[in-house]
Amino acid sequence: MSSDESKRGITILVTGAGGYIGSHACLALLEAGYNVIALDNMVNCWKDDRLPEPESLIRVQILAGRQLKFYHGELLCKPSLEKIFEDIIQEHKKIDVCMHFAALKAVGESCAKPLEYYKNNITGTMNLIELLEKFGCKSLVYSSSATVYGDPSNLPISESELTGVGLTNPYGKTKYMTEEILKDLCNAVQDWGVISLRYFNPVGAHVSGLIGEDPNGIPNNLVPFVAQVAAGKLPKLKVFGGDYPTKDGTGVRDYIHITDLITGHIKALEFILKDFKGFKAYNLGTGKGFSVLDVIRAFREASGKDIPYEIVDRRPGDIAASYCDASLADRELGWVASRDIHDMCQDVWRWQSRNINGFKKEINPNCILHSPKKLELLLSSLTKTELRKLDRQHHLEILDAIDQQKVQEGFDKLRRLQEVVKASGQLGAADSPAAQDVGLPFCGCER
Ligand SMILES: CC(=O)N[C@H]1[C@@H](OP(=O)(O)OP(=O)(O)OC[C@H]2O[C@@H](n3ccc(=O)[nH]c3=O)[C@H](O)[C@@H]2O)O[C@H](CO)[C@@H](O)[C@@H]1O
Repeated sequence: MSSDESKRGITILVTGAGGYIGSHACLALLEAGYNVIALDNMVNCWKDDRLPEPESLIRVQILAGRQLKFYHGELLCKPSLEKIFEDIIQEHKKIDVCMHFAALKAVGESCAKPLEYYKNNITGTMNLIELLEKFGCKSLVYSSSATVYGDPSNLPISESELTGVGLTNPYGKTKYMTEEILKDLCNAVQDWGVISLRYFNPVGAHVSGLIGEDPNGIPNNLVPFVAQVAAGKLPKLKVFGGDYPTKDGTGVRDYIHITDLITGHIKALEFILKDFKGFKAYNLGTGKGFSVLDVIRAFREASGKDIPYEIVDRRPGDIAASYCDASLADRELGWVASRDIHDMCQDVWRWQSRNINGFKKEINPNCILHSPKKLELLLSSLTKTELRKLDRQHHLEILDAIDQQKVQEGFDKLRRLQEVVKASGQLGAADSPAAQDVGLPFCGCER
């Protein structure tokens, strides 16, 4: 039995699966061969009304060439959550490990709506843990944050640094409090195993450019903001503070590529599956600090676009510098980040420039692929060689083009196309539009 086959028997429940980090995790899990149960309340991810799943997860399944099981569910509604658990157990017999990403995460909003944040992030997690325990799963990978260190007294920050001191916002406090709850749980109940991963600054996108971070409204975080300035969606970046005691006066952070971050989750999962019990926290970062001006430079290079900026007052609650000592994860999980700031900016730019409105697509009715008749013609005229040239983006455009009644049929067709292309071993190898190869106009919407 291959290792992929052995993982088919292992079921991972992913909460917050449709979001930025959750969707990348689902992809990596599917690619590694695990069964994936994806749960999301869809508050923070875009969904086409015609389709049952968030767009991010549709793309994940196309990229992986495998399906996951999606549930639209709310951690705060325990009775309906319990029904979902019953359904999962009926189908898969057990949940082996839960990866818990579902949470509200906007720092500013958490100051305005603290109760909403405490309720969602803490009560939601408690409901989840109680049901996991009830249904026989006592293994959890928790999505924590460097924010638990507050304004640290030592750099680089190691896991032995005090947590919970000097936290300036309810969001950060929910991450700290949840870690404390999980520690107490592991102390009290011997067979719980929890790994808490403290993210530094996750950025980047999957190398395909098909999934990435899709913030609601104006981004709060630096890299998505810079990406939208480069794309011409926002006029200029405000650099919060030019007088920090750092190399150029701007804030320094440890940016980590989402793909490396997710590899860290897979390592943590493997560690838990080797029968880890107790509570353990690991930093996930590169260990290197980059200033805001460094990021602007790297993004200019990756995109070839100008990034106008002005230096303004510091943002309340910000710290001068944060970067980690990631050696514990290296020693104990065998994990190190391998992608640099240029990879991060290049991948963000690929995602941003191909998906100007994130997952939400504006369909151009004149596009060949948006006319079911012409689409039919296109599909029937493609030879196997031409099919090989269909890259994943075209699969998605075909999916978009199918009209309401034909969604399922279109999806099936996509899967068949994918099987043929996959069998040829060249999925995504070429960037040339198949429609052009067969002499049909191709609009390249959203590319
Ligand atoms: C105070 C705050 O919001 N902290 C959150 C922020 O961290 P953090 O502040 O580290 O991350 P950001 O991406 O928001 O900011 C990174 C750096 O860019 C600067 N910057 C940011 C945006 C901008 O428009 N202009 C600008 O100059 C910031 O001052 C900082 O120096 O996001 C993390 C998630 O990734 C959260 O876990 C942190 O709790």
